[in-house]
Amino acid sequence: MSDPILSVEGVVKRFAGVTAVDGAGLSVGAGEIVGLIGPNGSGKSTMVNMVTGEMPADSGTFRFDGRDITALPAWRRARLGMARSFQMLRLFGSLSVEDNLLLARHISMKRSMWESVLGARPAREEEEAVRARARELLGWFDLAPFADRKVTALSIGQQRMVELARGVIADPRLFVLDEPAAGLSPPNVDRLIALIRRMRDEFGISILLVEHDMRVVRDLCDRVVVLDSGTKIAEGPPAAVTQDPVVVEAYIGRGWKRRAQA
Ligand SMILES: Nc1ncnc2c1ncn2[C@@H]1O[C@H](COP(=O)(O)OP(=O)(O)OP(=O)(O)O)[C@@H](O)[C@H]1O
Repeated sequence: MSDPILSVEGVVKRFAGVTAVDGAGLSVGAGEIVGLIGPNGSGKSTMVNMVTGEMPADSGTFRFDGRDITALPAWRRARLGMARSFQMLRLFGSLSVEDNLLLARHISMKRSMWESVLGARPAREEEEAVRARARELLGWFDLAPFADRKVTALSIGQQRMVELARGVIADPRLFVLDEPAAGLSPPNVDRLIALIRRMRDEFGISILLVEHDMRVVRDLCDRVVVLDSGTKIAEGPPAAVTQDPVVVEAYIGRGWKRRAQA
């Protein structure tokens, strides 16, 4: 088997009085979709924030594509090919949908934000190629009719698609998705599942997915890692893991049944 694209070992993160992540690790193979699940407060967000470099770990090792990235800040991990989406969307609301994509691409290509927004200095051919790619992706994500609309004029479901398109335009090797199904209607969850699978199949993007919606986890993930109190308590195919008594026990009283049936 080839080396994993992401490999995380022995990670510890303490906040005052709380050990949020307590020696957990995980890996994502090339082309794999891995789910990170666990009850509320089990350390999932803290873990992904350390994977993307937004938060430093107290200890542990992070390797990306065979390279030790433990000491690298978020922007350098992004340039190596790591993208992420946020549960609370972080789009530029006053910009158009297309400009959000152009900006994301320019940032990933090392241009300054102001050059990108004001259109100063970028080489014309490069600018046109980026614009063509943005239009292509807007079509791919069914966003073409909204290209010139301000992001804030879109529904939450459409804004989530913009967030995904914005990640994909940077050509990531790994896309970390933080609760992409949050707030979506069931038909939009179906579309999301299909699109994430296509992102992997057509663009070869490996995916680490934090998700509470068990339907998304079951339908999409090749493998699931379960955290509880900052430790890994189970790992394996979604069908087996969600039946594991240790996992069920961890969730009892914390909404497991409601989520498992969703
Ligand atoms: N910045 C912080 N300061 C102090 N404690 C924190 C901080 N961030 C997280 N924690 C604590 O760390 C633990 C893990 O939190 P985390 O948000 O990573 O869990 P989670 O699994 O993502 O939860 P949820 O499913 O509710 O999003 C919790 O006890 C939380 O209160």
